[in-house]
Amino acid sequence: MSPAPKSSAPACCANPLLRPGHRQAWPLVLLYLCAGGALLALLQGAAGLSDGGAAVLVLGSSAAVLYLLLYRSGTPRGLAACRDYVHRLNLASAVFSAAREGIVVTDLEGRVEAVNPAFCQITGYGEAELQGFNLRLLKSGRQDGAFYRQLWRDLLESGHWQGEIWNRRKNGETYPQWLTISTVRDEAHQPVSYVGVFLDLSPIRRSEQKLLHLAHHDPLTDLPNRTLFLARLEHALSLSAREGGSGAVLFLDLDRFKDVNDSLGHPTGDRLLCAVAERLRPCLRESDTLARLGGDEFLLLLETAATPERAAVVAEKLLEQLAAPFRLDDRSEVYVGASIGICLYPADGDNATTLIQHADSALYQAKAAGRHTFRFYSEAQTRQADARLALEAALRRGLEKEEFLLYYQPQVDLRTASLEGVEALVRWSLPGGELVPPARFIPLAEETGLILPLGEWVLRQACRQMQQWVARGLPIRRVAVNLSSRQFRQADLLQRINAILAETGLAPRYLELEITESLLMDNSAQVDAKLEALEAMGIRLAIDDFGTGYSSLSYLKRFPLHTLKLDRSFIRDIADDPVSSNIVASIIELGQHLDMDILAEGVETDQQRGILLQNGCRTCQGYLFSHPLPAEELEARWLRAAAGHEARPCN
Ligand SMILES: Nc1nc2c(ncn2[C@@H]2O[C@@H]3COP(=O)(O)O[C@H]4[C@@H](O)[C@H](n5cnc6c(=O)[nH]c(N)nc65)O[C@@H]4COP(=O)(O)O[C@H]3[C@H]2O)c(=O)[nH]1
Repeated sequence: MSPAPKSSAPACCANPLLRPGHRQAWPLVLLYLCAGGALLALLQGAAGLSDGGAAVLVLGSSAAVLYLLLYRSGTPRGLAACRDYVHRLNLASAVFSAAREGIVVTDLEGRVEAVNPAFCQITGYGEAELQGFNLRLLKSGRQDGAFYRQLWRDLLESGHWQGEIWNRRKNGETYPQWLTISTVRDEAHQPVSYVGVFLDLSPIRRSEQKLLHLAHHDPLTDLPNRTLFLARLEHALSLSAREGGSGAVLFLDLDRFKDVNDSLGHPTGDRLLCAVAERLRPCLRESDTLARLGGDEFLLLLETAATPERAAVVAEKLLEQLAAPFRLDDRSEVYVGASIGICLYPADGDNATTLIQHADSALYQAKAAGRHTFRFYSEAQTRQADARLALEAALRRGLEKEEFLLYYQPQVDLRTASLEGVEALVRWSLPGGELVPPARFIPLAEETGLILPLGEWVLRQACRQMQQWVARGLPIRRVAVNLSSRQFRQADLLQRINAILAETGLAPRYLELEITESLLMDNSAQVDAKLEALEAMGIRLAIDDFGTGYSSLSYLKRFPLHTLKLDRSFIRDIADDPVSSNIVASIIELGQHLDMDILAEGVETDQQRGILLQNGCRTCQGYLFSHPLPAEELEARWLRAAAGHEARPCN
C-alpha cells in the first residue's frame, strides 16, 4: 500500500489515474479498446477463426497499435500512469491475499464488505458467508459493554484503535487477537469504511504457556518442580498464618532406585520414575501438590486438614502403592519401595526452608528405621500415628473375625420402673478378653468408613435378638439402634434395612433408629425422603443427644420423629444447675406439644428421677435402673422377671 496522502486519506483510496495531468489517458484507452474490438470482429469474420484464436491474435498485435497511438498522441506520461496504476492495484491485491494477518473491510455500521483469505482461515468463515454480516457475529462475550464503548470512542476520535480482543471462531472456540482498526476516508476526508487488521495470538499464547509450564515442571514426570513446590508451600504458609489451619510436608525417597539405575541403565531408571509418579497421583486430593525435586526425591504438600492422622494415612497409602512390583519392560520387574519423612506446619516450622529440612531429617529417621516406612519429625506424632494405624488394622481384623458383641440397656418407665425397650450398644471384645467401649473405636470407624460394615452387623444382630425375644412372647416393645450419619447417607440404606428385617423376620414396629441432630441439619430433599420412607415402613425414629447439636427447632415439625432423647449432660446437672433444669423442663414441654416421646438419658440418682417425673417425663435410660447388659443377662434380669412379676430397679 502507498503511504497516506497529506490529506490523511488512507492509502487504499489513492487513485493514480486521477492525479492532475493524467486524465488525458482515458480517451486513448477507449480508443485502444474500440480498435481492438473492431480488429477482433474483422479478423474473426475474414479468417473464420475461433474466439480463442482471434483473442490471441488481437492481444499480440494490439500492444503495438496501442503503443503507436499513445506515442503519436504525444502522451507517454499517460501510458506510464496507466501502467503504474495497474501495478499498484496488483500489488495491493497481492498484499491483501498474501498477508498472514486477517484483514476485513467494513462499512461504517460494521457490515463486512471484504475479507482476505487469512481472515477466513483464522475465523473459519467463508468470504461469502460473511458478506453483509455485522462483525458482532464474531464477539466472544469476554469483553463487556464498557470495553466496546471505549473502542468506538477511540475510533471516532482518533481514527484508529489498537489492542487485544477475544473473538469467537466459527467452531465456537474463543481466541485472543491483536487488532488494529483504521478509518478509511474519501477525498473530502469523510469516513467511508473501516479496515481491521489482526494477528491471531493463540499460537503465541500456547507457546508462552508451554514455556511457563516447562519452567515449573519436571520434564520427565511432568510433576511440579522445586520452584513451583516452594511457591505453593509459601502460599499455603501465609494462608495458614492468616486464617489458621494446618498442613503437612512429606519427603519421599525411593529405597532402591540407585540399584535399578546402575543395573538396568538410565532409560529404565527414567521409566521407573515416570511409573512412580503415575502410581502416586491417584492417592492425592486436588489440593495436594506432589513435586519431583530431582533424582528419586519427591515432595508432597498436604494443604487441607493435615492432621498427623491424615498425613499418616496418606503416607501409608503411598508406601502401599510403591510396594507392588514395577514392570518396566518385557524382561524386568523391579521392587523399589520408599521411605517418607513427615513434618507438620505450623507446629514444626513456619517457613518453607525449615519445613523441608525437618521433613528431610524425618526421612533420615525413616531410612534408619529399616526403610519402607514413614517417620514424623516429632516422635510423639510418630507414636500417635502408629497407634491409630494399629487400631485401624485391628478394627478391620476384628470385623473379619467377628470380635464385636452387643450390650442392651433397658429403657424404663420412670413411674413404674417397667421395661419399655432396650438400646443396643456395641462392644469390641479383644482376643485377650478386654472389652473396648465404643467411644474408643466408633470415631475411627466413622472416619475410615468401617462404620458401614460394623453398623450393618449391629443392626442385623439387634434385629435377630429382638425377634427371638418377640417370638418367645417376652414383654419388650422395641429395640433402639444407633445409625451413624455415614450409614444414613448410603444410597441403598432403605433396601439394606428392608433386607435385614426380611432376613430376621422382625416386624418394623419393634425397631427404633437413633439419628443425630446434625444429620437433620443437612437440608437436602434426600434426608426428607429417607426419613419419610422409614416412617412409612413403620420404623420409629429418635433423635439422640437432643440439645447438644445446632438447635433449629423447625425440623422437629418437619420430620416424622417419634422420640427425643434428652442428652445426658443436662440430666447430670439437673439437680444443681437451674439452667439445666429449665432446659430439661422446656424440652419436655416442647415434646408434649409436638406429641413426641421424651426419653431422659443418663439418669443416675433418685433425685434426678424425681425432678424428671415432676416435669412430666415418662421414660428414661440410666445406671439408676441398669447398665448396658449382655443379652442373656438382660433377659434374666428384665424379661423373664417381668414375664412373671414386676421388674425392680437394679444397679
Ligand atoms: N455416665 C453414664 N452413662 C450412661 C448412663 N446410662 C447410659 N450411659 C451410656 O450412655 C451411652 C448411651 O448411648 P448413646 O447416647 O447412643 O452413645 C453411644 C453411641 O453414640 C455410640 N454407639 C454405641 N453403640 C453404637 C453402635 O452400634 N453404632 C453407632 N453408630 N454408635 C454406637 O457410642 C456412644 C457411647 O456408648 P456407650 O459407651 O455404650 O454409652 C452408652 C451408655 O452406656 C448413665 O446413667 N451414666
